Amino acid sequence: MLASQKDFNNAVSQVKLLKEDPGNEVKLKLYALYKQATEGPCNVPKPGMLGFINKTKWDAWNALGSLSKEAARQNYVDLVSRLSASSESPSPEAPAADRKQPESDSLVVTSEDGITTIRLNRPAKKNALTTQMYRDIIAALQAASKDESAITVLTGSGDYYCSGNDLTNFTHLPAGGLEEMARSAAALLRDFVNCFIDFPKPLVAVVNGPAVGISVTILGLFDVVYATDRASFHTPFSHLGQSPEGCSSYTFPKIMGSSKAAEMLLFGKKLTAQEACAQGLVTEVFPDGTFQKEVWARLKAYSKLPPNAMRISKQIIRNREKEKLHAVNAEESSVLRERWQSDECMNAIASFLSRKVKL
Ligand SMILES: CCCCC/C=C/C(=O)SCCNC(=O)CCNC(=O)[C@H](O)C(C)(C)COP(=O)(O)OP(=O)(O)OC[C@H]1O[C@@H](n2cnc3c(N)ncnc32)[C@H](O)[C@@H]1OP(=O)(O)O
Repeated sequence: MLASQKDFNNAVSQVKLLKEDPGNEVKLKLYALYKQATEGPCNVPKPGMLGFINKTKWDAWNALGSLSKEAARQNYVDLVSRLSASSESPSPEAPAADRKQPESDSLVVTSEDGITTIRLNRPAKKNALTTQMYRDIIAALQAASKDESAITVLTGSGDYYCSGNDLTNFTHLPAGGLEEMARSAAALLRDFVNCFIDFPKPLVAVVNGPAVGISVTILGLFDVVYATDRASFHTPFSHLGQSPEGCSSYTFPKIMGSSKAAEMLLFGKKLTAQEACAQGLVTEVFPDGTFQKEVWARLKAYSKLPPNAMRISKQIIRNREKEKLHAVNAEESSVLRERWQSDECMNAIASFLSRKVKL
């Protein structure tokens, strides 16, 4: 479900309470989304050259094209929520030693040689993502976006990269029951994926083994994906009674074409590392024996490149897609919220938990 009018009104009030000025670019974006959400697509005449400020505002509004009022309202609410969170986070440029450590040791964050590494560290459970790990990854990405490192890496400990969402997350029912669980999981999913969409520095996945579910879908939001030849890429959403997330319903068809994407996202076809590379999801595959050595040597060299140039180049490559990606993320999260309450999904999870099925 997209943000309600009430969520939107709250966000409009929240903007006035921001502790830090978000800067002109963001204010312009807020203005454009507000106009789109309240009046719909821009159909007023373009101001003349002399009204420079009005023309800039008109351009920003007009750039939203035919984005629906509902999607604009959602994007506005998401943007305000990110601004509120970052204005409450610790001071920028916090050196690595002062970085707030994750709540649990299932995530290890280190910073060295210009590279911040976020390592999934739950090898006995194939690095399945607990609710706390999603929160810790969000915090780690927010910190990495402001630290002094040039590049950020996500990788895993042990033989797996990540087995996706921890299916036991679904067994911790809150007081509000299944509906409340689905609502809060959808909100967490949206915040989690938004952090990848907005991440401002080069983001690299070092895929050290098989990858499942959300750890595969978000790869479309990374800048570079290096994989060992032992890796595989599996999105068994239909098997689980679920639907795609991580913006993969948009990025996968773009990356590999709609029929290859459908084989993965509808039928759960598992790709080898070589296949994923041939289809553009993976940048390069390395022999497992030399994977770590070769990849880290390369990343260390890249991390010495001028960081501002890399950030700006990433902005040019990614920025025009951001509004679209936020809208896709909102829609996918809302569809999943319904799916998680379906019998198909409940049966599939019960089946995994009772060990009847292995994907
Ligand atoms: C809030 C945001 C939601 C975002 C929505 C995300 C969706 C997804 O990510 S969908 C994908 C979910 N993942 C799966 O369906 C994978 C389930 N796991 C498996 O099929 C298998 O465990 C395997 C293929 C990943 C590995 O098989 P195998 O090598 O035989 O190893 P084990 O099954 O013995 O696993 C060891 C240990 O780890 C536990 N485990 C592995 N993955 C998960 C998981 N995703 N969730 C919970 N637990 C997992 C497994 O149960 C074993 O535990 P023990 O039996 O206690 O040793």
